[in-house]
Amino acid sequence: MAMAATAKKKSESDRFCSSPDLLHHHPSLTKLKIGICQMRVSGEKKENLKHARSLIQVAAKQGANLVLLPEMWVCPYTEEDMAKNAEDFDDEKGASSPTLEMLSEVAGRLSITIIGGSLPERCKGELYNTCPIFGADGKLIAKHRKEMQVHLFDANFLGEFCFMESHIFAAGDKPTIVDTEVGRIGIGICHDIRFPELATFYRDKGVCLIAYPGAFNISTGESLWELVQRGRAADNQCGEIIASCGHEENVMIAEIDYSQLHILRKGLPLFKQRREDVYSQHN
Ligand SMILES: NC(=O)CCC(=O)C(=O)O
Repeated sequence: MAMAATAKKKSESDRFCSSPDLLHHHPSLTKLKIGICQMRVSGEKKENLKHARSLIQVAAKQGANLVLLPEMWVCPYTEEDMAKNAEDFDDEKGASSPTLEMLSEVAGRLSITIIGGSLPERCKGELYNTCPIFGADGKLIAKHRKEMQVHLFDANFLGEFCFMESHIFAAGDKPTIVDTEVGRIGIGICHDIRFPELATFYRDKGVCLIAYPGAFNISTGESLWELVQRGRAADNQCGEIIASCGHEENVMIAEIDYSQLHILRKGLPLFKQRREDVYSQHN
């Protein structure tokens, strides 16, 4: 069983380019359309599911091969709402989830890859902020539980603003890289974008895209959410803004051309110029 799984993994990765500095995607895929759904979230989960499904359909109709939803679109971002609306989709138990069923159905029917923003997940008594990823065949490929260990969003500006995610959620414990029809994708959620180490790790693994579904707080996030996005993009040599949603509900389609990234990274191979020997010597 283990050997069969390894063999499958190898032949799948053989379909992609093999140089660690190149992007991992099928050689015939250079351009793709991404649909970003920015949506208003109501207190009614049923309504949110219906609404998200219609936004995904709009994006697919406009030619999106990959559709992204926001962080915590299933219910409002409060401890009470998240606890009430959490879903258990533990593989071992084969538990069912209305949200995952909807995403799976729409991904398969429209043959699109979906990065399902995030929803509250209940697993073995713990609550997680989890992003499910679906392939164009409708299968759940992976789920990313927010943050690698230390990145839960804890902010306490005494008396003025306090939000402690670690009091609500358990932290995830691994990065998430998925090989999809539209290339290799690294996943982070919102606050994860502040940590360049995660993005660099993904870049080292040859991801073509890093997706960060987000729901930033105005208090801590507004002054920097664009800045950190540009920072992570510049670190990883994809600095140009090609589309922006603004503040309203919106379905935005943007075309990505991987061949531009190949040219840029070949011409200016920053990752080969890194001096790990210098950084580690002065620890
Ligand atoms: N949902 C979040 O991770 C919020 C993060 C945030 O607002 C920040 O400033 O970081």
